[in-house]
Amino acid sequence: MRDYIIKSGKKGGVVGVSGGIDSAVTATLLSKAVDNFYFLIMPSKSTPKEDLEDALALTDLLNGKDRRSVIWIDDVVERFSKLVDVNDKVIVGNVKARTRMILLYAFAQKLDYLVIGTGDKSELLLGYFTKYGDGGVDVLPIGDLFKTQVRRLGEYLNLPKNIVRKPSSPALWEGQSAEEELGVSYEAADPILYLIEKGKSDPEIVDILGVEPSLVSKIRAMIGKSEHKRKPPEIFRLEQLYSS
Ligand SMILES: Nc1ncnc2c1ncn2[C@@H]1O[C@H](COP(=O)(O)OP(=O)(O)OC[C@H]2O[C@@H]([n+]3cccc(C(=O)O)c3)[C@H](O)[C@@H]2O)[C@@H](O)[C@H]1O
Ligand SMILES: Nc1ncnc2c1ncn2[C@@H]1O[C@H](COP(=O)(O)OP(=O)(O)OP(=O)(O)O)[C@@H](O)[C@H]1O
Ligand SMILES: [Mg+2]
Repeated sequence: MRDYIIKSGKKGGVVGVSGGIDSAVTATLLSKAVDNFYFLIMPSKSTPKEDLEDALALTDLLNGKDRRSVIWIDDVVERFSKLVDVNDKVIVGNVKARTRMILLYAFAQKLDYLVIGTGDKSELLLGYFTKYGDGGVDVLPIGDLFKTQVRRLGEYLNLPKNIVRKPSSPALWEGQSAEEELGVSYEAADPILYLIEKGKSDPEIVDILGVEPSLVSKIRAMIGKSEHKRKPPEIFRLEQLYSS
């Protein structure tokens, strides 16, 4: 992170801190890597009270009292929802994630910092993030670590037990649980993702892990369906248009 920030010509990094494990690990590593860091805590109505308390306690621990802002996002999100005339929880949830992204970029530019992303390998491969929301960042320092590894790294870094043990949730709506929405636990998904990345076939994975074939095909389908989220937008090449 330090090398990347120096090479980018920027002065530091800003990260959104939710009270969850991914941002806790990322914020901790950032605070160890560079002197110039800033934390944004951006609760909404759907943010559990403990998450806000845990985010405040963590940023205290990281000497972030004078380098953090707490910004409630509900008025902005409600304005967008009214303009679009929606109250679908997924659509409004994605507006929340994108509102946070806009705030992070505005702070980053004001401070001459980069936006440090918190996505982990499991979420990135499964497409479990909002395109241009929490997916809209400058770098992904823990993007090559599976969720189960991030949790272990959190333990190693001695992060508060509340955070290390907390079940993952985007908290985009009340009661949201990542594993319920995904329909699979990270403990079960991570070894499958690992073997898919290693190029193993479905029958090989079923054989190695002793899991249901339907679970492996479901996970492979999730990776395929979310490919567009991991790539820059496709440019339609003129030569292709003329030749077709
Ligand atoms: N083939 C394709 N090529 C190019 N673009 C394509 C596309 N298919 C869809 N799209 C675009 O992608 C959009 C759908 O993607 P997106 O807007 O992300 O929306 P979507 O994937 O429907 O929702 C985001 C999911 O991520 C979860 N999430 C969000 C935020 C944080 C976390 C977390 O873990 O903290 C999790 C959230 O709970 C929800 O399940 C479509 O509306 C369309 O604009
Ligand atoms: N209330 C919030 N305040 C600040 N940033 C937030 C908030 N909610 C989400 N974010 C940002 O969006 C990212 C994506 O949320 P996500 O829930 O995937 O991560 P997490 O809460 O750190 O860990 P977990 O996936 O285990 O819940 C967060 O890591 C954080 O950077
Ligand atoms: Mg979370």
